[in-house]
Amino acid sequence: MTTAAEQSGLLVRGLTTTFDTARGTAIAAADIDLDVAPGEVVGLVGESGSGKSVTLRSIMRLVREPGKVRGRVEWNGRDLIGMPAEDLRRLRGSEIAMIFQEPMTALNPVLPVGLQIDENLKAHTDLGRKARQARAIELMTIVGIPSPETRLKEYPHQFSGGMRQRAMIAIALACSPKLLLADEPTTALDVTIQDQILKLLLDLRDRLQMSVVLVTHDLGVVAQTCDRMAVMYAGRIVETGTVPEVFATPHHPYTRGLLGSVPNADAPRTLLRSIDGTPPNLTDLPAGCAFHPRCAFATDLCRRERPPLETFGPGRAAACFHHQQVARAEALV
Ligand SMILES: Nc1ncnc2c1ncn2[C@@H]1O[C@H](COP(=O)(O)OP(=O)(O)OP(=O)(O)O)[C@@H](O)[C@H]1O
Ligand code: NI
Repeated sequence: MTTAAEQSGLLVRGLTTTFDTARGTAIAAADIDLDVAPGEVVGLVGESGSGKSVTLRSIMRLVREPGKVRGRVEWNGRDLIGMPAEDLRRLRGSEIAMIFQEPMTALNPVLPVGLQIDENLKAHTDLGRKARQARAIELMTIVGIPSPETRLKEYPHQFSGGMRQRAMIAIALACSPKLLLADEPTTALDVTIQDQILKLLLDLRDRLQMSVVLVTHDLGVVAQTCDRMAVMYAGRIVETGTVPEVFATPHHPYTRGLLGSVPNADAPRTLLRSIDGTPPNLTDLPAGCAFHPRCAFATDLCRRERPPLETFGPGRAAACFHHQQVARAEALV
């Protein structure tokens, strides 16, 4: 039994999100287990459509109809799934913040950026007007927006893409969150800005003991930023482990494919490799292991039965019947 006192950080168990569509039920996130300790950064990777954003949105209870979410999500021992909507709203934007993939969807187009920061500060802190303004300027400075005094008065459309992303991050971080769910926070930004923002995240992680779930396509970002990683395929986590361990010895053929035959954690910007074949249709998954049609290691067993996520070391797990063989195998290409 875990008690609230023992369990600090984020705990996700059996999180499953389905969408009823005309073509059947799509299982976008299936039986997700995830732990993020205070001060820990966990990377979530996988190809487009593997369920990364749905997982983040499900944790925050931001999935809309026709989506259905089941499972357990606890933050510092508090149940986020069962909690009254009003309590959850209070947690969002105070203890918990989210950075979305597309900044425009998170920014209010009719309010100046400074006012949006101010509203968050007003809602979630006891700061007076002067102190809030000082804090807003400080946040704009931290995320690297020049002339913050002037820019606070401007609207989102007056910001360039990169500045908008920074503004969204300033708004998200306006309340010193303890948990940050970041969905590709630096995608589409140039490398210098990416590095600054990632540095800021790590800085806040250190200062606030903030827990972070970071969705990214960029292995360089994972290598530089994350402590642990979880690899998703067709809505499921298929491998987890510390970043050095997964990079050095991937145990799932899909992870192996993503990392490439010679994973190089030192390469500053290495995008996930695209692997042969296409991801399965979520309303009509292959029998057995969803990855088997694309897998060089597949056997009859894989075509028949779905491999469970098997723990094989501290914090290490893989959903593959042949993971020991995969880990030992020579490079395929
Ligand atoms: N509102 C919805 N209705 C039906 N299906 C949905 C809905 N939202 C998401 N899905 C399904 O969930 C799957 C996972 O989507 P998700 O956005 O989580 O992928 P992702 O891993 O974040 O991909 P990307 O890297 O492109 O952002 C999609 O393939 C889609 O089929
Ligand atoms: Ni996404």
